[in-house]
Amino acid sequence: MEVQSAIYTGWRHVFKLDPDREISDDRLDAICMSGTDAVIVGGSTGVTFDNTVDLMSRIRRYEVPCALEVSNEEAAVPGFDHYFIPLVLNTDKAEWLAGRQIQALRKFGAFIPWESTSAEGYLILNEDAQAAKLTGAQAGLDPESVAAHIYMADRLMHLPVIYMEYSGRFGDMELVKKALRLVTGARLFYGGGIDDAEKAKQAAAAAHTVIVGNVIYDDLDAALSTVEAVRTTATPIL
Ligand SMILES: CC(C)=CCC/C(C)=C/CC/C(C)=C/CC/C(C)=C/CC/C(C)=C/CC/C(C)=C/CC/C(C)=C/COP(=O)(O)OP(=O)(O)O
Ligand SMILES: O=P(O)(O)OC[C@@H](O)CO
Ligand SMILES: [Mg+2]
Repeated sequence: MEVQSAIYTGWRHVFKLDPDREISDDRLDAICMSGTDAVIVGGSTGVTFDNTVDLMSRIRRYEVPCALEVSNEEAAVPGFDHYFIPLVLNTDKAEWLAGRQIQALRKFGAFIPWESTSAEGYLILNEDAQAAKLTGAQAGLDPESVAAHIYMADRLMHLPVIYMEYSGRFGDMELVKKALRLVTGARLFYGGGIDDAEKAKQAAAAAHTVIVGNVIYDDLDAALSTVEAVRTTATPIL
C-alpha cells in the first residue's frame, strides 16, 4: 500500500487543465495563483506529447504543484511533480482497466519515478462524459454496485486513489458520501460539474479531494470561487 506521505494526501481542491483546450496566459495565471492545492493536467481525448509539454512548461512558472494524469502513452512527459495512471474499474473493456497501461509499462517501466506515481481507480458515473463513451463505462451503477467497486478498489486492490468521475455533470453527493464511508486506505477524489461555490462546498463535504475542470474554460470567476468554498468546508471526518 502507498505511504500516506504522498504529495496529494493533503490536497482538498485541485484544478484540472486539459492540454487539448486553449487557455490564455492571464487565465492560467489566475488559476495557478488562486490558492488551489494543485493543478492536474489531463483530458480524455486529443492529449499529445507536444500539447502536454507546452502546458506543463507554462504551469512550471508557478509554485503550484503540478501532476499529470496520463491518458495515453504518447503523452507520458517527464518533469511533473506526480503522475496518476487511470484504471477504469466499471468497464468490461479490459484494455481500459489494464491493457493499455500494461502496454505503456512495457515501454516506460524502467523509467517511471515510482515514488511519485500512483494508480487511480476510476468509477465513471456520467454516461454522457467523453471518458464514458471512450471506455465503454457502465455508468449507471446502483448504490450496491458502487459499494462493490469501492470494496474491490480499496480493500482488495489497495488502490491509493479512487476517482468518482461525473465529468460534465454534477453527481449524486449522497452516493459519494456513501463511498467515502467505505474507503479505508484510498483517497477519494470527486470531479464533475462543479460550476459554482455552492456545488464545490457540497462536493468538499462528500469527498477528500474536489476536482474542478470545465468551468475554468466557461466561467473563470466561478471557477476561482470554488477554491475558497472548498477551503472553508471542513474535511469530512469518518
Ligand atoms: C520519464 C518519463 C517519460 C516519465 C513519465 C513516466 C510515466 C509516469 C509513464 C506512464 C506510463 C503509463 C503506465 C501510462 C498509461 C497510459 C494509458 C494508456 C492510460 C490509460 C488511461 C485511461 C484509462 C484513459 C481513459 C480516459 C480517462 C479515464 C481519462 C482520465 C482523464 C479524464 C476523465 C479527463 C476528463 O476528460 P475531458 O477530456 O476533460 O472530458 P470532458 O469532455 O467530459 O470534459
Ligand atoms: O470538467 P468537470 O465537469 O469539472 O470535471 C472535472 C474532472 O473530474 C474531469 O476529469
Ligand atoms: Mg474536460
